[in-house]
Amino acid sequence: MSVVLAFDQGTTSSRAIVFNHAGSILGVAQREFAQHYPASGWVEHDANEIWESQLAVAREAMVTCKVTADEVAAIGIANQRETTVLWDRASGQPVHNAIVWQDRRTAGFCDSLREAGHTEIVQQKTGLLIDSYFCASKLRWLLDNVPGARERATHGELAFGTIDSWLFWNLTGGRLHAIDISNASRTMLLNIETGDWDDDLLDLFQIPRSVLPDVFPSSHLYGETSSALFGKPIKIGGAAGDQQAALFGQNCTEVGMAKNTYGTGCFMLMNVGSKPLRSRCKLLTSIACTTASQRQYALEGSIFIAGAIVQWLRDGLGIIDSSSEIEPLAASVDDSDGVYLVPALAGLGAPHWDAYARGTIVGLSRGTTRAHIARAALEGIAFQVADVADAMTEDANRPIDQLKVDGGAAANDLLMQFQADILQAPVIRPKVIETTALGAAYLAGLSSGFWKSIAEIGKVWHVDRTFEPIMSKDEASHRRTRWNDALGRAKSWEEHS
Ligand SMILES: Nc1ncnc2c1ncn2[C@@H]1O[C@H](COP(=O)(O)OP(=O)(O)O)[C@@H](O)[C@H]1O
Ligand SMILES: O=P(O)(O)OC[C@H](O)CO
Repeated sequence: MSVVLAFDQGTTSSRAIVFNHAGSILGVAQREFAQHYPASGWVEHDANEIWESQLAVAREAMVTCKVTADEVAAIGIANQRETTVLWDRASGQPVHNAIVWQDRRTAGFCDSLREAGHTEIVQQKTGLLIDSYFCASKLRWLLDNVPGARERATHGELAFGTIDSWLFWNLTGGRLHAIDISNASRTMLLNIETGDWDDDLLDLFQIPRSVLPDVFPSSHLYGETSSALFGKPIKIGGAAGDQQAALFGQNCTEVGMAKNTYGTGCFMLMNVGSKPLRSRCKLLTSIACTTASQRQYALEGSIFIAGAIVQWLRDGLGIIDSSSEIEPLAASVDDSDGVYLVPALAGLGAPHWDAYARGTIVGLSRGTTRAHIARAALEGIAFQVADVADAMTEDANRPIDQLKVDGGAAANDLLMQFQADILQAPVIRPKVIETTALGAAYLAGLSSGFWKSIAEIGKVWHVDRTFEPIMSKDEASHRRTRWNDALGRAKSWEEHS
């Protein structure tokens, strides 16, 4: 038996999944790790805990399905993107906690860059909108705020990386300082046309070249793991940012194909082909999963809070005990009875980009119950996705006539049905909703010869269920008008506080 081992290193947990040649899951292991909130708007992870949890679940998944290192054709990595790690090359120890993609500590600096007129050039070179979401301002913050870091970096003593880089480094015992190009395209330091680090951007963010990893295609033989880790060396056959990995895992390999992942946040990506398409509607352009011979680009709408609103109902309000309880609770009422919930707990991402928006519940009456709020929360996720879909339709100049879905919250039938209703388009859920991990497995499988071609892996993807719209067009349009009213109440809230 031969298998591929996929790492899905996410924002809240590390997962490892063993796939066979048919693309079926043979074993899964998962471990949550600590989130650190040292100040308002700050989010950090302990990079060592990320590595240790990822290694532990990889070993556990292999034990679960009784697979030895000999039988693993290759490891593929999909990782939370933009999260920024800076470490000492000699000791291999991080100089600070990793700064997580959600962290907003550099929002003020990013405001100043926009005010100074850098938006256009940064978008032209990187496909991104200036925001604290991306690595560049986080790395600058680390270099300026960790005592001695800038000087040590200048002397070549420090290494920067995203989570793929950090895992490569640890998997190889410090022999490999590399980054996959899809992750690199989210740093705000890479020129997405040339595929190389850009000197103007390095100057703008004051980043010394000496800290940067080497850039490689997503599907690529990066090296081998140290033999001590799994008994024998295993090939490292690829890596990609988790959202690009999911696009690949959903087989969206042709222009116009789109997917939406419902995890902590929601990320809709559309394959736009071999040339970067510049957004006019505040979406992002990134590099999709690449092979040595092929580069494709993706248009992306990033929504910061999606499944996280369900966690908030569980942990913050306590109206459910587990995430899956939200569906029966929401289904116990026919509709939200005029309640709208805008899940802007961390501001609004695409296409609104309002860092000062805050979560809002409107339309409460004496008859409102926790079931209505639960339903409004799910609907709030779907409305945000529809806003991104509109922007994408306009940018790409083609309708989203079907949407492939995945991620933890895609298991929720009520949410998927409402999504199809509000989009007025079919929503297609595959059998394996772990498409992020599947995409990572594909990358590693292709470079190691486990799968021979993209056409071959296309046969591995199967539909579980298609949700067709049943709501009338007029009703959907009325609901979206009311949602826009609710959005208006949530926007700029913090600015007026
Ligand atoms: N049945 C469900 N209905 C709605 N949301 C759910 C359901 N099950 C899980 N979730 C949400 O999905 C998210 C977990 O999905 P996952 O893909 O594992 O996310 P991530 O990779 O971002 O950690 C959590 O925010 C959780 O609240
Ligand atoms: O860890 P996830 O699945 O929430 O994904 C996070 C994204 O990569 C952030 O851009």
